Amino acid sequence: MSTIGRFTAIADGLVVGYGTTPVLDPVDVRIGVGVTALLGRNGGGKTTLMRTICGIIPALSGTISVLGEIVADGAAVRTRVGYLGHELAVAHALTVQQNLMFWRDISRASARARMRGIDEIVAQFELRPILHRRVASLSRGQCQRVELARMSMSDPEFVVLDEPLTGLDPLFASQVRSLLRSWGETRTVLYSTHSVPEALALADRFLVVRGRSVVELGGDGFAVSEQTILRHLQVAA
Ligand SMILES: Nc1ncnc2c1ncn2[C@@H]1O[C@H](COP(=O)(O)OP(=O)(O)OP(=O)(O)O)[C@@H](O)[C@H]1O
Repeated sequence: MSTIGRFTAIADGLVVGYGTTPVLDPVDVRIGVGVTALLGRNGGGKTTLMRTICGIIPALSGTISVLGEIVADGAAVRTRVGYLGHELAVAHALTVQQNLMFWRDISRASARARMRGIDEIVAQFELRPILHRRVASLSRGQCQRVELARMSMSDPEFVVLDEPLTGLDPLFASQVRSLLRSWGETRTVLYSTHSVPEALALADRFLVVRGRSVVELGGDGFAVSEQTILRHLQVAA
């Protein structure tokens, strides 16, 4: 895995936002292998920051590098980064199986060395009972499973997930927590959540949107408490 030093993502004076309007003050953060939780108030800028890190939306100014590549429009890192957002990347009109075949084909076309087989993914995400159903007919939690399966197929080195545990039943949520932990052993996992206890149980490090700033907590040997995170969240934008 290529990194700059021990960091897999480096934001330098990164300004995220829409049009000409910044959502946050310039962001300077370093992220490494492991699980990093991103927390913030509603509308605080988490999704905007994660989408910019992946190159889905452009930075207004400053730079973000991921896995040693400068992310501009995302092309440099597209095949190495997995993003799970609020909107479905899978096609509603296709069945689960058709979607998985489609993602396998486009990932193969991008000549990735690592690709996981559909059977393995179907078993891991317990998709057999819904394999031939159109995505449009699935529940929110079932769609989330298909999205996670789709993302896992290309075995990304850098994984960014926007509230991945929302809407999942307790059993599947527990499996996804295990998945994030195991990814975090060798990969970079950045995920957003509104659950502070869950973040404390799962993550090694924390990015907290404090007003218009993003502060880094943890990773310095000092334990991070729920109170500390809540105190940062109370700062008004
Ligand atoms: N496409 C867009 N165009 C303009 N402004 C947007 C757009 N999407 C989001 N915003 C604004 O950017 C700000 C940050 O939104 P964002 O979705 O990043 O917050 P969030 O922290 O992910 O929120 P939540 O926890 O509610 O999901 C909000 O003020 C929002 O209204």
